[in-house]
Amino acid sequence: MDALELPNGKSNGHVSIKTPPPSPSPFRNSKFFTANLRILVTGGAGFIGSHLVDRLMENEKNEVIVVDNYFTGSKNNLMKWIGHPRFELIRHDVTEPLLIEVDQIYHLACPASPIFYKYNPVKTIKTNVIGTLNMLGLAKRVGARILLTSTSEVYGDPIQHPQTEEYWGNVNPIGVRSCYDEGKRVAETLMFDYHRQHGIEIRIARIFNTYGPRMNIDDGRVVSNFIAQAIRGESLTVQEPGTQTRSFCYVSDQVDGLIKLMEGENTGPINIGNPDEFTMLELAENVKELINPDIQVKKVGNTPDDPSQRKPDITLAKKVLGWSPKVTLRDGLPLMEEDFRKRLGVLKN
Ligand SMILES: O=C(O)[C@H]1O[C@H](OP(=O)(O)OP(=O)(O)OC[C@H]2O[C@@H](n3ccc(=O)[nH]c3=O)[C@H](O)[C@@H]2O)[C@H](O)[C@@H](O)[C@@H]1O
Repeated sequence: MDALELPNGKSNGHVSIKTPPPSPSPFRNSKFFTANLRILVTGGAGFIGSHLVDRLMENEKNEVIVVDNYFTGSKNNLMKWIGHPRFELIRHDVTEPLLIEVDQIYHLACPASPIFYKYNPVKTIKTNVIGTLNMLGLAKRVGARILLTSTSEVYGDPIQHPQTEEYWGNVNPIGVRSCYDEGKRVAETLMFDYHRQHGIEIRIARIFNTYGPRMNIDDGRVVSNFIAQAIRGESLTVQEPGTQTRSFCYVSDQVDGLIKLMEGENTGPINIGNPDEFTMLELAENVKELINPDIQVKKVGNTPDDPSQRKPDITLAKKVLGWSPKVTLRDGLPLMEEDFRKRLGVLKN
């Protein structure tokens, strides 16, 4: 999967537990590991994954193991940890079983940008279904707690607005996005079936659009596209109609939410996102104003099944996690601009 050439030419209150939970990992109680928590992060070389790893590594009691197949992730995102005694990096594809001893699993592995997840849809759905089964099998074997990063895409093109966790969604089961959104829906089902049947400790986050430093420059998602285009002096490509909305969460807020969810007592699913909602035309205006007021906005064709609106209701996250986002789009975009300028080698005038 690693060496794929992409079409764009870029490389690349829940049901109670009926069965008794398995006994906890022996490693939790063993003398050697008393001070340490072994944490596995699948997809840890990716955008959100690598920021999560940074935060987990700040705690000296944590040992962090990353597995990634580098389809969209990159070792560059983890350079500062390579060689650290509490850190391990394994090239591994989660569609294959993994046998290691861990206490917690953050299961992020899956391409997340529509152009990447639609490129090889069979592989995407295998990653979501077989990859999640493999990680649940591992959690069951070693008694680990597992957190799945699901997505706001489980709501499809939502009719309820904003979206609460109770909403079952409006999803096309046979469309070009289904490998991802239906894949994540099955992954959520697997999580709950393992929880009910085997007593696995689960956590499910529904991540809404997240942005920040380290996104792939040619990732294809809207914030990274607009920032790279503005820095390069190119027109901003607003896909039609431009009135579709998204709500953008800065990556540090997202990581806070994920860790609070893992550490808390609630299984989820819980929406983790920033409820400030923007049309794509408004986002383009914000980027223009910040980076280059002279650039043009160009309307281009859209892709099938693009959700027309999306905004998280975060009442549950506030209530059970004490979490809400802190970074506004106005504060987050300049941090991303700085990172993109460094990587593109284009300094601010
Ligand atoms: O974060 C989420 O909640 C989910 O949604 C995103 O999918 P999407 O919202 O379609 O992300 P983008 O590709 O960034 O598109 C957002 C909107 O911007 C528009 N867009 C995209 C790119 C572009 O150059 N111009 C543009 O106007 C799209 O038409 C769409 O309406 C992510 O890709 C998913 O991984 C994630 O699970």
